[in-house]
Amino acid sequence: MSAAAVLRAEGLRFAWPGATAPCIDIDLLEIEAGEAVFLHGPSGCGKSTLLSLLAGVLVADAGRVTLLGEDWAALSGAARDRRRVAHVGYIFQQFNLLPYLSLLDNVLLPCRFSARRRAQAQRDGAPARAQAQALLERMGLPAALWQRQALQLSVGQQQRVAAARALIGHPEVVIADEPTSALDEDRREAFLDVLVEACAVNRSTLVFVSHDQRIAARFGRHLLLPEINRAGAGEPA
Ligand SMILES: Nc1ncnc2c1ncn2[C@@H]1O[C@H](COP(=O)(O)OP(=O)(O)OP(=O)(O)O)[C@@H](O)[C@H]1O
Repeated sequence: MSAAAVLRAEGLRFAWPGATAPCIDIDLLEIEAGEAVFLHGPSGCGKSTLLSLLAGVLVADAGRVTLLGEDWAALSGAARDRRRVAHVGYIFQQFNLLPYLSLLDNVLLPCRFSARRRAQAQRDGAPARAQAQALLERMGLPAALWQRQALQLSVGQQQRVAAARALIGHPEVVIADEPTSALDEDRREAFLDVLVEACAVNRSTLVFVSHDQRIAARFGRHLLLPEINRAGAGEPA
């Protein structure tokens, strides 16, 4: 076992309720501190499901999934939620912004729910709000937008708010589920510059799902899910 594994799945099996076959069946997957992982594979092969298992949103039917050495299955649902917000920034496929909160307050949510994220967002002496503003600016979202409700944003703007929220307070793990799907080429490159660089500077582990092979070269490690997933191997693309 790797001492440095931040995320580790061993003997992991998961089937969706009612499914006749498992969706995920992985012998061993270890992801280490600071790795930037590009997770890809055909639509429906289980990429989002695997992300949810790594982040403790879903719990394995069999096997162990650990974050920083702790098994998600040992925790209650509420304890998993607390641990996730403390250690994981998650950019969901549907963003999961709170629609009536402002952009700024959406970005600050992890700091509201986690003292650890709040302390890390304040670590340079400035209030967490200053880090939220800096992240929004780096994501190309100017101050004129910060007090707008999230529901008033375009899809591409929402993606960038979700990324700023994932990065605030330097979590050990950043998980991104197709975060560039609504961005044009310039925005996509700028978005990736910020996300990949912020993770490298903070030594955050980045697990990034995308179909877009044009961006694969930015990531140090490529994982083709059907190759490691016995459940998905051989399925049609
Ligand atoms: N909530 C759910 N309930 C039941 N089955 C689900 C659920 N979510 C996903 N599945 C099934 O699990 C399989 C894997 O889905 P998943 O979303 O993980 O794939 P994916 O590789 O992320 O796909 P895509 O690239 O299209 O986003 C699919 O067959 C899907 O129908």
